[in-house]
Amino acid sequence: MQLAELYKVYLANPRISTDTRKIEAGSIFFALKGANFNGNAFAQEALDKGAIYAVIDEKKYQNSEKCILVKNVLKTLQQLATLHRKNLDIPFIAIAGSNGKTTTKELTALVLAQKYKTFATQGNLNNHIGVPLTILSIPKDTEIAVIELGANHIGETVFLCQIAQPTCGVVTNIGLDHLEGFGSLEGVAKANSELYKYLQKNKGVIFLNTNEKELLSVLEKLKFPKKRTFTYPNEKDYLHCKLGSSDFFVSYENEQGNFIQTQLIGKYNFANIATALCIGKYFGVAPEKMDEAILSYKPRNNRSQILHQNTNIVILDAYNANPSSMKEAIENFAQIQTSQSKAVILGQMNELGSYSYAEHQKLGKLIAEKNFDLVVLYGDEMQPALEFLPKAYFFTDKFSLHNWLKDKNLQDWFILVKGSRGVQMESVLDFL
Ligand SMILES: CC(=O)N[C@H]1[C@@H](OP(=O)(O)OP(=O)(O)OC[C@H]2O[C@@H](n3ccc(=O)[nH]c3=O)[C@H](O)[C@@H]2O)O[C@H](CO)[C@@H](O)[C@@H]1O[C@H](C)C(=O)N[C@@H](C)C(=O)N[C@H](CCC(=O)N[C@@H](CCC[C@@H](N)C(=O)O)C(=O)O)C(=O)O
Ligand SMILES: Nc1ncnc2c1ncn2[C@@H]1O[C@H](COP(=O)(O)OP(=O)(O)OP(=O)(O)O)[C@@H](O)[C@H]1O
Ligand SMILES: C[C@@H](N)C(=O)N[C@H](C)C(=O)O
Repeated sequence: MQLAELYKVYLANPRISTDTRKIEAGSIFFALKGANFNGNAFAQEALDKGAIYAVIDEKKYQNSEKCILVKNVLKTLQQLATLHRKNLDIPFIAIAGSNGKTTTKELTALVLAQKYKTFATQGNLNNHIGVPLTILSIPKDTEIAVIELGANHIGETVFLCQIAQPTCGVVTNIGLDHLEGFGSLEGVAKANSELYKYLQKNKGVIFLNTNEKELLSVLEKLKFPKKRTFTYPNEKDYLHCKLGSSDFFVSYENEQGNFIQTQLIGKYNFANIATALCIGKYFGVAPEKMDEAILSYKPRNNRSQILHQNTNIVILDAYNANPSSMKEAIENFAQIQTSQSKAVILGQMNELGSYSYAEHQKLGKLIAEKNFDLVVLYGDEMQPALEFLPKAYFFTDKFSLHNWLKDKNLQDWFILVKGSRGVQMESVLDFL
C-alpha cells in the first residue's frame, strides 16, 4: 500500500499499537521486529484482539484483507509519522541532551499547558520507534508539542529531527552518557549539536542554559544567530536558586521576589526548572501560572524521588546513571545536612564501553571524599571503585545484596539509591 493511502487509513483510525500484550481495540497494529520477537507473527492475534488493520512486511503472514503489506514496517511507521508531522502546523519543541530530558520535558509541558493545548512525549518514548509513536498520538486540536529526543549514537538525533521537524529546541547539557556509542565527550557534543544544526538550517529557535560551557562552545562554532537564541540566565534574569540545607527541595525566586519551593531535589533540577520557565516565558505564559505548574510537579518513576521507607528516608534516583548524573546526585546528597547516618547504595553505570574502568574508579574516589557512613556497591563494573573504598560492601548478585540488606536492617538512615536502568536498583527498596 502507498504511504498516502495508509495515511488516509490512519486519519480515519488515528491510533497505533505495536504490542498485542496491550493492544487497543480499533487501532492499527504495526508489526515491528525486535531483539526477541517478529511482530509479523502477532498480526493475526492483533486482529483477533480488535485491531482494525495489521501492517506487516512478510507476505507469508498476509492471511486476511486486514493485513496491509509494506516493504518495511519500521520505516513505514517513521514515514507515516513524518507525514503526520508535516500536516501539524504547530510549534514543536525538541528536548535533547545528556541528562534531565524527561524532567525538563514534563516541566515544560506543564508550564505550556497553562496556556495551550499541549501534547508531550509519554514517559520516555524517545527513540526511533518512540518518537514516531509519539507523533502519531498527537491529537488534531493540539496547539504545541514537546518532544523528547533520545540518542546513544551519532546520527540518531538528526534522524529523529527529520521525523519530528522541531521548530524550537533545547539541549539540556552535554555530559558523559552513552560513551560506548558516542565515543567521547566530543562525540556527545557532536551528537547533540545535530539538533542545533537542524534548527540552524530550518531557522528555528534554541533555548540555551548559558551556564553550560560545552553548549556555548558548540554554538560558537556553529555561529548560531543570537537573535534566534533565547537564553537564561541573562542580564535581566530573575531566577535564583536556593537550596535549603534543612529542607532539601529546590526553591527559586520568581519575578515578584518570592521563593517558590518545588517538589524537586538537587541543584541539577534547578536547570530543568529554569529551562521550562524560559520556554514558558518565550511562549507568553503568565509568570504566576508557570509557578503553579512547576509547584505541581512531583517526580515519579525512580527519578530523584523522596520516599519514606519504614524509618529510613530514601532518595530513589535509580532511573539511570552515568558519570555526570552520578556526580550531581552524590554531591547533592553529600551537601544535605541531617542528623541521620548517610548511606549510598549504588549500582554500576552501563554503556560506558572502554571508559567503564576509569569512570568507576573516579566514582570511587568521589565517594571516598564524601565520607558517607555506609557505602554499598553493586555490579561487576563497580569493582574499580573499590580501590578508594576499602570499607565498602560490594555485591555482584542481587540475591546476596538483598539478603545482606535484610540482615543489616537499616533503621533511621538517610539513603541515596542510584544506578543504571539495567541494574534496577529500586529492587533494594523492599529491604530498607
Ligand atoms: C520493538 C519494541 O517496541 N519492543 C518493545 C517490546 O520488546 P520485546 O522484547 O517484548 O519484543 P521485541 O522488541 O523483540 O518485539 C518485536 C515486536 O513484537 C511485539 N510483540 C512481542 C510479543 C508479544 O506477545 N506481542 C507483540 O506484539 C513487540 O511489542 C514489538 O513491537 O516490549 C518491551 C517491554 O514493553 C519494550 O521495552 C520494547 O521497547 C523497545 C525497547 C523500544 O525501543 N521501545 C520504544 C517505543 C521506546 O521509545 N522505548 C523507550 C526507551 C528508549 C531508550 O532507551 N532511549 C535511550 C536512547 C535511545 C537509544 C536508541 N538508540 C535505542 O536503540 O533505543 C535513552 O537514553 O533515553 C522506553 O520504553 O522507555
Ligand atoms: N540537568 C541535569 N543534570 C545532571 N543530571 C540530571 C539532570 N536532570 C536530571 N538528572 C539526573 O538524571 C536522572 C534521570 O532524569 P531524566 O529522566 O529527566 O533524564 P533523561 O535525560 O530523560 O534520561 P534518559 O535519557 O535516560 O531518558 C535523574 O534522576 C537525575 O539523577
Ligand atoms: C534507560 C536509558 N534511557 C538510559 O539512560 N540508559 C543508561 C545506559 C542507564 O540506564 O543508565
